[in-house]
Amino acid sequence: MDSEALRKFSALHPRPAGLTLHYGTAGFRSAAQQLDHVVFRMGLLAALRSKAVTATIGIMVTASHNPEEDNGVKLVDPLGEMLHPSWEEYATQLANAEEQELQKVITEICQKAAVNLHKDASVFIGRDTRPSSKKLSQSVIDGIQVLGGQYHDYGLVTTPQLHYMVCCQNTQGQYGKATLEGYYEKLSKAFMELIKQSHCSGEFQRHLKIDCANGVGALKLSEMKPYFPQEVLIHIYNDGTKEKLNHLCGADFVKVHQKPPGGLDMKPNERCCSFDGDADRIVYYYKDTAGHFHLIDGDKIATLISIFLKELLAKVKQNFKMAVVQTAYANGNSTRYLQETLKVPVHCVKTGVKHLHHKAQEFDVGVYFEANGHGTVLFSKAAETKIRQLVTEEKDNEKREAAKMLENMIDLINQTVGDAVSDMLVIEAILALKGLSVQQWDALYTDLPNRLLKVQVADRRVIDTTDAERRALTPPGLQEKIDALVKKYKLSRAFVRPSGTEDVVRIYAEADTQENADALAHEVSLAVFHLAGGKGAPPQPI
Ligand SMILES: CC(=O)N[C@H]1[C@@H](OP(=O)(O)O)O[C@H](CO)[C@@H](O)[C@@H]1O
Ligand SMILES: [Mg+2]
Repeated sequence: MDSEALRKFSALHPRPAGLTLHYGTAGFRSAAQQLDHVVFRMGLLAALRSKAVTATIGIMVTASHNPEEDNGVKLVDPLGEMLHPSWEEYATQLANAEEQELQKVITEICQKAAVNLHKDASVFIGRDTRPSSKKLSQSVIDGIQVLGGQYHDYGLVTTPQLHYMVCCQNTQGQYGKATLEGYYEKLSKAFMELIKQSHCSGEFQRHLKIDCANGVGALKLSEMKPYFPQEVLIHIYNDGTKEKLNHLCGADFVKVHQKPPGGLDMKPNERCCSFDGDADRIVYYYKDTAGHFHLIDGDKIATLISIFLKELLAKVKQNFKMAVVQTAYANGNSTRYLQETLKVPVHCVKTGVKHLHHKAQEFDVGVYFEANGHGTVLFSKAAETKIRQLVTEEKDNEKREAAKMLENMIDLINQTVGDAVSDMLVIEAILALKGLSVQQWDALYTDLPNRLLKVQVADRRVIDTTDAERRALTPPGLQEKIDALVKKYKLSRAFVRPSGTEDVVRIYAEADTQENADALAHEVSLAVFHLAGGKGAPPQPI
C-alpha cells in the first residue's frame, strides 16, 4: 500500500467531523455534500473487494428514488449481486474511520478478509443523472487508484445496467457483452423472438406511456428505442429536460401516493408505467373510464409473471421448483391469490433486494418482487441448461415452443437485479402473448386498501424486529399495542420497522376499507411515536 498516496488523497476527501453513516439496505444514502469521503473510501473498498475475490467489482453512484439533493453509493459483487453482507461491516468501518486511522483500518480489513494487496483490482463505475454524481464518481476513481486498481467508467447508466456489465465481465461474456450495445441487443433480440410467437404481433401497435422520473432511465430508453420493433411504441415522459429528478413523479411517488405522476397526461384505459430515478423499479397503472386511478404494483407484476411462467413450466414437464418471494409489504390479497388460486409457494423475507434475491436462488425458478416494483426472476443453472437443451433437442412441438419461450424469458430478464427496462419488456411481451389488457391484468385480484407512513424518532434502532420484520421485539409493549389495534379492524394487518435507507420508522397497515387502513396506520404511528421516542409533533390523522 502506498501510504503517502493514501494520506495525500484522503486529505483531499476529508470526513466531516462527527459524521457517522451506515451501509444500509441499499448502500450509503445521505445528503450529497456529506458523501465525498464516503465515495472515495468506497473506491478503496471496491479495490479491496476486487483483490479479495479476483474479479471485477461494480460501484454505482445513485440515491435512486430519493430527492435530487441526496446521493448514495453501493457496491456490486462479481455476478451482479449486492455486496456480500460480510463486507457491509467493512464498508461502514472504512466510511467512519478517522483520517489518520484509515491505513490501519485497511490493514485490518485485509487481515480479516484475507486480501492480498499485491493482487490486481478491477472496478466498473456507473452513475445516475444527479448533479452531484459526476464529481462523486471522480472521487471513487481516486480511491480505486490509490490502491493501484484499474477501472472502467461507464458514466451515465441505470443501476441494473451496471449490474449487468459486472456479470458479463466476470462470466467472460457468457451472460452477454459488457457494453451498452450488448445490453440493448440482448434484450431487444429476446423480446422480438418472444413476441414473434404471439398471434397478435404485427396486427396492432402497442402504445405505452413511460414516466422516467426525470432520471437516467429516460436517456437509456431513448438510446434503446432504435432497437425496438416497430409495433412497440413507447412514449417517454419526465425525461429530465424540464423538471427535477423524482419530484412528484417516478415509481416511488406513484406507489406511495397511489396517484399518477405529474407530467404525464393519461387518457382512460391507457397503459402507463413509472420507473424510479435509477430505473431499477417499475410500477404500472391506468385510469378507468370513471376517472379512477388503478395502481398495478410489484405484487401484481410478480403475479402476472408467475402465471405466465407456471403455464410454460407445466408444458415443458420438468418438475422445476418454482416459488415467489415477497416481503411483509406485499399486499395480503396478492399472497392469497398466489398461494390459493395459483397454487405457487410464497416466501416472505426481510426488506431489501439482497434478501429476496438470496431466497429466490433456492429454486429452479424464483420470482421475486418488492411491492414497490423492484424485482426479477432467477433461473437455476440446471433449469437454464435443461431449457436450452429442450429448445434444440425436443421433438414434441408444444414442449419445444414452450421451452423456446422460457429461453427467451431467461435472456430478456435481467437476472442480476430488478431492472425497470427489462421488466417492462417482460410485461409487454406477456400481455401481448396472452392477449391481456391492462384492465384484465388488474382484475386478477383486488388489492386490500393499505397505507404506508413514516415517523421520525430519536434513534430508530430502538425498534428490533423478527419474523421477516412482521413483529416488533422492542421497544417493550409496542407489539402488544399493534396487536390490539389490528384486532379492531377486518382483514387487517400492520407492522413497523426501521428504514434502512432513511432516518425514519416505517409503518404499514392494510384493512377492509381505505378509511380503516388509514385509521389503523395512524393509530400505529401514534404508538410508535409514544413508545419509540418520537421526534417533533405527534403524527396527524391522514
Ligand atoms: C417500504 C419500502 O419501499 N422500502 C424500500 C426502501 O427500504 P427501507 O429500508 O424501507 O428504507 O428502499 C430500499 C432500497 O431501494 C427498498 O429495497 C425497500 O423496499
Ligand atoms: Mg432505485
